Amino acid sequence: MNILDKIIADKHKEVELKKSLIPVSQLESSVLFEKKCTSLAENIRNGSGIIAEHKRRSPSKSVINQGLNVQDVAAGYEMAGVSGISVLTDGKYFGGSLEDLLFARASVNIPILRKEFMIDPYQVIEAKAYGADAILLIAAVLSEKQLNYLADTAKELGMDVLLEVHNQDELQKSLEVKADMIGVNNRNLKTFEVSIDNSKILADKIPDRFVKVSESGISNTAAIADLKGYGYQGFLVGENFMKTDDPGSAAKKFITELKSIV
Ligand SMILES: O=C(O)c1ccccc1NCC(=O)[C@H](O)[C@H](O)COP(=O)(O)O
Repeated sequence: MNILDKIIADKHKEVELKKSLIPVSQLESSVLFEKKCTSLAENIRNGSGIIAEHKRRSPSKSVINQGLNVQDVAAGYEMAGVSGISVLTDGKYFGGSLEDLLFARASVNIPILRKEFMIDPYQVIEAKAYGADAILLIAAVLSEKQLNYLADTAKELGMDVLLEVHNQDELQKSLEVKADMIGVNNRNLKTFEVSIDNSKILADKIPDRFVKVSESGISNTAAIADLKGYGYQGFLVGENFMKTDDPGSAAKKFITELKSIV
């Protein structure tokens, strides 16, 4: 079993438990469930394009930064001028939680992506109830039917969908899904190998109706200038900001430098 298989096996157990404890009707009665979402895709098109991630730890890097307050991180990112914030809500492998999403929501007005291993529409409803504007779907772990069903659920709730692929087969089964953004993950989630070239290889196979997002392993502005040449407008950056004492300041410096070179 690779790490992705383990995460998904655990996720099935977690979601079944949650469904038995908190009914959908309770999620739907959340005040945030009524909140109108802000489009992450639109913000990417009209802004810096940076989606900055709140990421305490990960299977590939172990601990990145456990000592920060999610509200401070989110507020710092917003001040820095990012287009959106990605909040990891998986507890076991990333040290995140739905409370992180809630606290981030309370701190900022810009779009928030719930970064989670989505396998069930229950989690999409949960994302909306905790204030997310967008969800992530990972093609590597979902069938075409599941992708369609989960994306349709998100769209019905007014959320944007970032559909993540790592190779051409995953991209192929994603093309008819009602996603707003296609994200190419530069990290192979089974081996953890990272290569920005992955985004370059898949770039011209992604139709223009999708906002193109490059994800993972982005550690300098030159990489972004390069990826923009391949049509990418969105850039998901986690560790590069989170490994510092002040991720908001790191993002601000990064965006200022980016503006001076592109
Ligand atoms: O980051 C990991 O180790 C990882 C392992 C298994 C599944 C998913 C994983 N990461 C999720 C992500 O996609 C990244 O957190 C995100 O793209 C930011 O990446 P980075 O800038 O390299 O922190």
